[in-house]
Amino acid sequence: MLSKIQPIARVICQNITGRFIHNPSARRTMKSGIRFSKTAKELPKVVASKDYSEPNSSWSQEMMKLYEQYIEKTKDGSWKKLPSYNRFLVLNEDGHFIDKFPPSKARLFTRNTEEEGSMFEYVVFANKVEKKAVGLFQSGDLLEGPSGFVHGGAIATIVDAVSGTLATYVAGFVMTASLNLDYKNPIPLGSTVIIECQLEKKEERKSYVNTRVISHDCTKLHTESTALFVSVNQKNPYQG
Ligand SMILES: CCCCCCCCCCCCCC(=O)SCCNC(=O)CCNC(=O)[C@H](O)C(C)(C)COP(=O)(O)OP(=O)(O)OC[C@H]1O[C@@H](n2cnc3c(N)ncnc32)[C@H](O)[C@@H]1OP(=O)(O)O
Repeated sequence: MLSKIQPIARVICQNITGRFIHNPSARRTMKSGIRFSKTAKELPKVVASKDYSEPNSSWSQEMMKLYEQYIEKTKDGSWKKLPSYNRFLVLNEDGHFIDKFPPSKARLFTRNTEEEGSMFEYVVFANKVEKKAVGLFQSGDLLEGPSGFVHGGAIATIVDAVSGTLATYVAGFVMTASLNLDYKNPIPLGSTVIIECQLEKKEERKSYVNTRVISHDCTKLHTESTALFVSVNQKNPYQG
């Protein structure tokens, strides 16, 4: 399957730290993917192969219904379902590392468990022309804050992940520079919500994204957010 990946470099998941970005020698080598391929190591298959945003048996009827609606929208090419892996590493066409991160236990925060349904179940669809993304999110029991409701930090995490995915999709690799949230109504634990993100404007390296989290039936506004993402020197994982 990996041999079919186009184009040559494929980013399967990402977790670039501030340490890496601010390390001058790392920053220099980051510009040349070719050099890294000489010391490539094989990535464990468990990391390379699984798209965590595919439906699983924990998904509720509401989640499945919304998923199918958005899959329908992908059929004319206007919307795209974006894959979601549990690390953020650059691979070449043979499935080998082309950056300096070795295999490790590190996992993307939102994809750090194999137990389906216990934490963040989500899938992101994006529309490049309209500069929009929609995340469908079902919260698991391990995300509880106030009894019976989702923890505010977990809401911030999923808003950051979905709005950051949109920024990455339109602007290439980004870091979150600021994230502001207004919690309007609590999210019942286990419920499915829709995370609607819109790129408000892009000024050179800065991408501003506005987000609304609404209930699956669109009757309740749960959270509003504004975020600023700053582009840093990396490839766009969605464009190779
Ligand atoms: C298949 C692949 C799947 C991929 C999935 C992808 C999922 C992704 C999901 C990811 C989700 C999770 C993601 C995460 O969790 S990212 C982790 C959390 N974020 C961080 O740790 C970021 C830490 N900060 C930094 O690294 C740097 O400060 C950055 C990189 C942000 C900018 O430092 P840099 O030295 O590079 O640039 P600069 O300082 O010249 O600034 C540049 C411009 O920006 C403006 N500015 C900066 N900060 C702010 C601010 N706070 N408010 C307003 N403005 C601000 C600044 O004035 C300037 O504007 P201008 O003077 O040019 O006009």
